[in-house]
Amino acid sequence: MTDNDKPRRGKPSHSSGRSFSGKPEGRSFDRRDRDGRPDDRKGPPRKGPPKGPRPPRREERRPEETAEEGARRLARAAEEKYEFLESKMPGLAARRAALDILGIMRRGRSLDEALAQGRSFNVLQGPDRAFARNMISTYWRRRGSLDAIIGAYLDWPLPGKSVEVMDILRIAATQLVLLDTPAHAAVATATELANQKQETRGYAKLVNAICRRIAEKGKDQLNALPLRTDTPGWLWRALERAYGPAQVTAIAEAHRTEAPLDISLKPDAEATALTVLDGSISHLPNHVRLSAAHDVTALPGFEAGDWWVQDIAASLPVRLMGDVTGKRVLDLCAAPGGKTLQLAAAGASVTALDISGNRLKRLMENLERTDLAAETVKADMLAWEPTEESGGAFDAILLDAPCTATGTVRRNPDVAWAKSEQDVKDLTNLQTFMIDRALGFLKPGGLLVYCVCSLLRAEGEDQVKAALARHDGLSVEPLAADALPGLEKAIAKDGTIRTLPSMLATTGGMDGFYAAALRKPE
Ligand SMILES: C[S@@+](CC[C@H](N)C(=O)[O-])C[C@H]1O[C@@H](n2cnc3c(N)ncnc32)[C@H](O)[C@@H]1O
Repeated sequence: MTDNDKPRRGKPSHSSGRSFSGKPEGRSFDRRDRDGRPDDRKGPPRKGPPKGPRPPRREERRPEETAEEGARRLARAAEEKYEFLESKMPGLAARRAALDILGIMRRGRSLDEALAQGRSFNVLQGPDRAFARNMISTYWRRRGSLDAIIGAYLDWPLPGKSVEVMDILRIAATQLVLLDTPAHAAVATATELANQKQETRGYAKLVNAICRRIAEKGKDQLNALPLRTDTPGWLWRALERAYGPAQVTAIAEAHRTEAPLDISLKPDAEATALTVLDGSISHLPNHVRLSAAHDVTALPGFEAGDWWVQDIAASLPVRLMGDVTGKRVLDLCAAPGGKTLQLAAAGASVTALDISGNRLKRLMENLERTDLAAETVKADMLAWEPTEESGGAFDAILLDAPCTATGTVRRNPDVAWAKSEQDVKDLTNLQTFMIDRALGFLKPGGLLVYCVCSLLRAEGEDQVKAALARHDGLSVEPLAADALPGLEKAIAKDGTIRTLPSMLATTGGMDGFYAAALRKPE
């Protein structure tokens, strides 16, 4: 690209006249990751120590109203804003919602959390809602490429206070390059969004010019970028070390596609209606795979609680536990409860423990819908102890430890960008403590299944190797090589499970998981 290809930006109307190619204002925005890509996910770096919890926004401060009244008022305001935006330009509200989600995520929230919190998103219905969601998840899936495409048109960093300009460009580039949105609609809505706020108004012309360039050349730029652009450098290197160049390529390709809808069936339930739906596939007993396009709550058997949504890979750790009928099983780090449901449906007497009250609430709702039973405990497993009155040590334990979740990138495309090598270190330390503690809750001769939805060996294979070295007599209880027909590749030589997103590629892949069954000595 020559300099002449790059649109020139006029001075913003609110500028004090200072040159924008000068450093100070731009620096806070120009944080780059190890691969030189703009890394502004968490916004400008803080100066000094964190200032504590964010004070309520002005519109939220109404001491005289109850929380419910406040929520109703804010929902009404979001609806009015929707009407206003749509009257200005059809389709503007969906783009505004996508922009708001990126803003919430910049404050450190995950995509799922931001979608749950975003008022302007939650006011959207039907196709508008699906479109906003698609813009956001497609952006995160192809973040590296889209930021590189935009970066080619910016000679100098945008100032930190105009951080939303970059997000407007991201939403527009996603539509122009990947979603086949008509160029005039993507360009006009981006320009209008920039015009709506004082902080971004001065950049409206720049936004318009860059969007028109991306409409013209963005697809060629995209095709010229290597596959690895959409994987953070630290993760690519770790995967290449673990699985080799061919496999890391296959994983990155799998990460570009949306995951199918995997369902776990209650063994005794009338779930046949699902298995005869068009395009349904079953890879294992009690498993059905459908396309992601289905509305989950409208599928047969949802109301009756005959099944629950669970990636096929996430269903494997419980399959490692063998026959649990009548056994006392402790499900550690249990919420929102996919594995609790599997254990309860298989006839175990389950205690499900989690530190998060909100997530446990979802677990209880899942138990209620499926009419399954488990004792629930809200506690930090690093401080909790089973009491003699409640039955003492357990026959079997499942530990689904907190991890980088790098195995779930197809479903949560933001996780790869939200995590760092420091997170890996912190999480592996925590997992080590958790394994040792879990072994203390287990009867002699009992089984501990340790699992993580991570692609990183540090959180899986290495973690178990270290546990075997720390605990005399602890051994791997190997899964038979033919225990998972059709998924033989997922069973490692030592009888542990390692799945990769590139497995089952012809029907939509699977999450990356590691699981090992460890037998405690008598
Ligand atoms: C990978 S998720 C569990 C998923 C769950 N097993 C399932 O199948 O639906 C990890 C869980 O660990 C919980 N957690 C994190 N630290 C914990 C702790 N110290 N004690 C108990 N639970 C913890 C989190 O709240 C989170 O729900």
